[in-house]
Amino acid sequence: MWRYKQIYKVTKSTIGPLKKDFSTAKTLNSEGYSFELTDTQREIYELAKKFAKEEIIPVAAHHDKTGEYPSEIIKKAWELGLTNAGIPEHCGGLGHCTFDACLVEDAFNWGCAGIASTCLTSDLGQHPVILVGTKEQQKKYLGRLVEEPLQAAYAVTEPGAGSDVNGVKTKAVKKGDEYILNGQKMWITNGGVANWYFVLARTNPDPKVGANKAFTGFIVERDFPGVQPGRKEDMMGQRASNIHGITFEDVRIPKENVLLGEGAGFKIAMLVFDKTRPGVGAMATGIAQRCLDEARKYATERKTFGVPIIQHQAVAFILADMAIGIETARLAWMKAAWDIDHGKRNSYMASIAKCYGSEIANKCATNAVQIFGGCGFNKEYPVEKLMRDAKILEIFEGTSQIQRSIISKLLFDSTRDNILPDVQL
Ligand SMILES: CCCCCCCC(=O)SCCNC(=O)CCNC(=O)[C@H](O)C(C)(C)COP(=O)(O)OP(=O)(O)OC[C@H]1O[C@@H](n2cnc3c(N)ncnc32)[C@H](O)[C@@H]1OP(=O)(O)O
Repeated sequence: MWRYKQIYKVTKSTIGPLKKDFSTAKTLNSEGYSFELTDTQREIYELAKKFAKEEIIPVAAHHDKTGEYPSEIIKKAWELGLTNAGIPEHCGGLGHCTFDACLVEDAFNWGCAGIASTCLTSDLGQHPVILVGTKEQQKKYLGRLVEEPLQAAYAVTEPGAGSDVNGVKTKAVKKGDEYILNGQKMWITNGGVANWYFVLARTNPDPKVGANKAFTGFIVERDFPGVQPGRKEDMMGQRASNIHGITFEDVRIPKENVLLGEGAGFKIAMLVFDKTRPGVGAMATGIAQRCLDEARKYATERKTFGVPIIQHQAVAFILADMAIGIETARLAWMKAAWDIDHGKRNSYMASIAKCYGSEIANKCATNAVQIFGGCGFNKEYPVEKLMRDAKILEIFEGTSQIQRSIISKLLFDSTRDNILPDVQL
């Protein structure tokens, strides 16, 4: 914990050594699996967990109740180098691998999924630029997120296109050196506060043209005239998360803001999920772990029939099932992240980690409420919030049904064999 003490005095001057230490640490193990975190990974995880304990948990109930944007927490997390994990070093970032970014997701979501989502979902908007942006685009748009605690957002979903990305109706028409963007996006995390957005728009109006060529990915600045975020949505859970719709009306985008090239948008949007779905598995694991920690503590204190309820096998077995789910969900996100960090195509494993983790989080939350009994249904206790926060994991970044559809497609389509793991244990 020495490093935490050293850097916790949040000053700009302490960020230098922190960046240097984290970025030079090569955490990839080319010799195969290791179930041991490196010293640097342990430090990242411990720092994030301590931050969750000391900074996030004390204000989580307030932000859940009010839906207030946690700007102070975001600023502190940014100053400590706990946000913007994947921004490359040439833009001033830490250049963390997916695995290390997931460690922070796991720890922050243990604290509060709503605040975690606000602090960390900028990564989803950044990834198209990290993966395929030119050096100039990266410097300009990722660089500013390192300079200031600004946010990016991933704007793909629309009122009529959630699971079916191919149904996106927002369109961009080329006019000289610009594209004119019109349309509407919905349920955009950080939609109301982002400095810039990754926007997927149809650039080929011919309905016969496949997803693979019909869409283009753009970087759209919040300040471009015609960009209008709507009201903040009033959600069931993750209420500190900043969810807005956005309208684009005759927005002029310079052609320099096209990512990769016209027609490449759909693939970019999909590639991003290979990087970020392990992170949803990690979020889920963090929430599930918190459910177990709260339920175990309560079961040790609460007595019925003269003994703590943990001594009733009916309760102890529920806790054991929670532990089984959490350990396996954590291994799943670790495998999915390890794969992509080692240059392996991980769509199959990313979907498994996302789908399995989010269902475990929901099971653990329901079980935690059950163990708390009547208190579990009461807002003065922490577990009803965990149940509300967990639900969206089965919906965003591709529903559980979409994940099963991806996994089964990969299992049955022999032309996609290269996506399946090369070693069948
Ligand atoms: C992170 C915490 C906060 C999160 C905030 C929440 C933000 C969000 O929720 S973001 C929005 C979430 N939305 C989704 O996840 C969308 C879910 N839908 C999908 O993933 C896709 O639409 C999906 C898989 C159903 C596509 O199905 P379909 O339209 O049948 O396309 P499909 O035929 O599989 O693929 C089309 C092409 O893309 C390619 N492709 C598909 N997946 C990938 C991939 N992972 N990598 C590269 N290429 C890919 C295919 O190979 C195919 O190319 P080709 O024609 O050359 O063979």
